Amino acid sequence: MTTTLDAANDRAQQLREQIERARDAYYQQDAQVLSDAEYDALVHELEALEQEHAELQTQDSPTQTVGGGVSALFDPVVHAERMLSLDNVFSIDELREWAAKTVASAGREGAWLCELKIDGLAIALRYEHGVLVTAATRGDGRVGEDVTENALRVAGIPRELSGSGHPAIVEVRGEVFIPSAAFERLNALQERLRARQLELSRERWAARPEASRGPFDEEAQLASALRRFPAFANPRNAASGGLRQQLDKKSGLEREAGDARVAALRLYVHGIGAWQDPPVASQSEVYGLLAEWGLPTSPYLRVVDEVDGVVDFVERYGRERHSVEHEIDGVVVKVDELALHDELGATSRAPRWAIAYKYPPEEVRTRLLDIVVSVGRTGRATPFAVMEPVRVAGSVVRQATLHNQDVVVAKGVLIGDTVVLRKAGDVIPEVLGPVAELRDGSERAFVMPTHCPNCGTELRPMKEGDVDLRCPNARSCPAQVRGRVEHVGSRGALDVEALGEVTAAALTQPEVPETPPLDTEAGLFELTIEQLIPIRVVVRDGETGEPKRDAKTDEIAHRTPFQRNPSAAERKQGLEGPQPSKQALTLLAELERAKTTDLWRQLVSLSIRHVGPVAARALADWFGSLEAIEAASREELAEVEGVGPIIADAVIDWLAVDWHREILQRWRAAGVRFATPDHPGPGAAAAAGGVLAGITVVATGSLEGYTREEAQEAIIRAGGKAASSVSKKTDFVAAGPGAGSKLGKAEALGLRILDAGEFHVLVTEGAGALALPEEGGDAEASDPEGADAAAADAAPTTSTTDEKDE
Ligand SMILES: NC(=O)c1ccc[n+]([C@@H]2O[C@H](COP(=O)([O-])OP(=O)(O)OC[C@H]3O[C@@H](n4cnc5c(N)ncnc54)[C@H](O)[C@@H]3O)[C@@H](O)[C@H]2O)c1
Ligand SMILES: [Zn+2]
Repeated sequence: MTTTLDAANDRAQQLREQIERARDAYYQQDAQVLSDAEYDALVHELEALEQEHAELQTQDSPTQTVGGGVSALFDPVVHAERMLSLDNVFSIDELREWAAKTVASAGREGAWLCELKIDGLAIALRYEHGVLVTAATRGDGRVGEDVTENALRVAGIPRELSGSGHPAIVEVRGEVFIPSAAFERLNALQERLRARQLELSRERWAARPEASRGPFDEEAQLASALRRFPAFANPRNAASGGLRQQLDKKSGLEREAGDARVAALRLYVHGIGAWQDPPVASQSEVYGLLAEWGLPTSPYLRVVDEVDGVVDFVERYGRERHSVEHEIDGVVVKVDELALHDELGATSRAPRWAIAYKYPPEEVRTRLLDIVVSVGRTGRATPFAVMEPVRVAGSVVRQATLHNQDVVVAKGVLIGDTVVLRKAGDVIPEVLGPVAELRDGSERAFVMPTHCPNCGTELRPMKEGDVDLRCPNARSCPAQVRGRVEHVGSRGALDVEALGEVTAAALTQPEVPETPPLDTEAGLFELTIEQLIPIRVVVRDGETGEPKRDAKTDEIAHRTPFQRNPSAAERKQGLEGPQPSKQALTLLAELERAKTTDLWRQLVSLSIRHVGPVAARALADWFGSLEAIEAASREELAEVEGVGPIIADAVIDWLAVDWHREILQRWRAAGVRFATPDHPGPGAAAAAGGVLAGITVVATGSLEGYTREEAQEAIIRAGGKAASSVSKKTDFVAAGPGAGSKLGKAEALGLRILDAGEFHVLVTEGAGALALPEEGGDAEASDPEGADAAAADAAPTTSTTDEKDE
């Protein structure tokens, strides 16, 4: 028993020290040596230990105190009433438990006040007879730091309250924060200031006599600029540092930065301290009164009677977290009735009448192992961060793009840094910035390579002044060729399933044979089984791209994706040597099919700038063949709806390049059709008016055989108008499963409703080809399942697909 207690005591001691260190950095230096989640976990562990071993409880434990102290840089301010922290819950269950416990202690039910938990820092504003006398930080809860001077410059902190009849003393509490948009601007300003500082030091260096100066040390100067104008990791730290700075001691660029930081601060009030007999009975009414006095209250408040309402609020802002103008880290739930605040009281660190529900973190920390440059299909050289894998917002993240060298500099990250990584919901992961306080001097700066890492060609901007660098060796750069070959197979292009990233790499960068089967995409349709079978590739790690090693021999692992050994039965029949794998046969079969696929797909597969599926469809529909496109002038191309001058130029430019012409010539020779059969010639279909000329159709729900876009395109291609809402002007409504209010409206207006099969008839043959509506069709329409079954009968899916494949 004693040993466990000893062990627990040691651990508690360790935790307290870690927590105090983190608190000191957080509240005094506006820095974070731990992430919030790491910090919360330590506090929770300590709480659990103290609960298990009552002997370990001490009054000065961080579980019993309010974090924060008073820096010697500021005068102390004694709060008339203590400023407390909040207790936390991390799940809906814990939240309900807290609410039940609170109702039980209160002895009666009452309304709950829901608020957003603003991620900023607490401030106490003391007004005497309506005039601000001090503004103070929370400090340790009893004594805070005097920040009146800066507070008076914060928009929304009135020097004098409006209205009349103010109490002799009132303490107003609130959160000072920096809105997300202002935070972005602030970081952009820091970046500009860094650049100006660098410029200044260069000027100073240049002014020195040449004999006495060494070379300009760009790296050291950049590091110094980064120290003076760091990229802020998050709005909370930026806000805290902004309020707690000594502006009058700053000058020059630093003063400019400091002023901007104060100007970015905002306030929302969220409570009261000392106030004798407030003339209202609830916290929500308090806000009403404070608002009348000219103090800013949050617009995101809700009073609910039931815990279910609280849960709704929590869930809603869990989803809409990023539609709020400021960062939030949770929801604060308060008992609305003021009388109950007194009755329920507080612990040494938090009131019992309020709780903070904390959302799961969207920001985590990890180590930046390297910054690697990758060259894509279009030659763009993009630096990206390679990180120690870390779980954030529901997925494991290892890599994040850094866009270009300017972004790397702007983020101020060094290789080896601990970095803050953010992934908000479905959003792409982003490196926010370094945790500079954790540097140990071993970090190094990223230098953008001057030459393509894949082919050694000198990188350069496409146009003068472009930030992005590109590898100009479009024809032969292995990374670009591989990217283009992969693009040919992609869904929006030829949709060759057997031609993905790995196969594209095998065809363009195999280990064996030495000369790859493809040195550009020109040879794609000339591939033969004999060429494929011997291909051998190095097996690479899907994430790092590093070659994998055989577990037993430690040799680099290889694969021959296009061959297999003959089976015993085959061998008996005299077959010897490697046989083509299924992958090889599928690839060739799919390529064969692609030769006569839709013209627009073939156009997309050529990797012409700006020519994606939309532009390609417009071109294919209008011209009907690649030949006609080649014959068209710039003006003729630009005239086509959905094309325009930029795309026209891109097409003309692409066609002028000799190795592009070689692609066309070899693909054609191999049998690629590049034409829509029976197309009546450029512009003819549109000019003649399609089968749906003058007819308006609304497509809703999922129509078998069509995606939403395909259905709209089918209407437009047939010369009709694809409308998005149902009105009296609508001629037909095509409705499938999932059709919502539009179907109801169509029925109400008595419009002709079509199922998927009828829709197909409509867009291919016109309204005249539709069977007359059935008598008693009402019954069918009100029975959607029956209607679906009928639709399936009327339009066997095969007939639709057959036609599409042709
Ligand atoms: N990363 C670190 O190293 C580190 C160190 C210390 C603290 N922290 C962070 O700070 C937290 C603890 O700090 P704390 O004691 O200030 O508690 P807290 O931030 O969890 O909650 C209390 C504070 O919430 C603020 N608040 C925001 N909106 C509010 C609203 N609508 N109503 C009432 N209050 C509102 C108030 O300023 C109040 O003081 C930790 O959970 C952690 O997230 C992190
Ligand atoms: Zn290259």
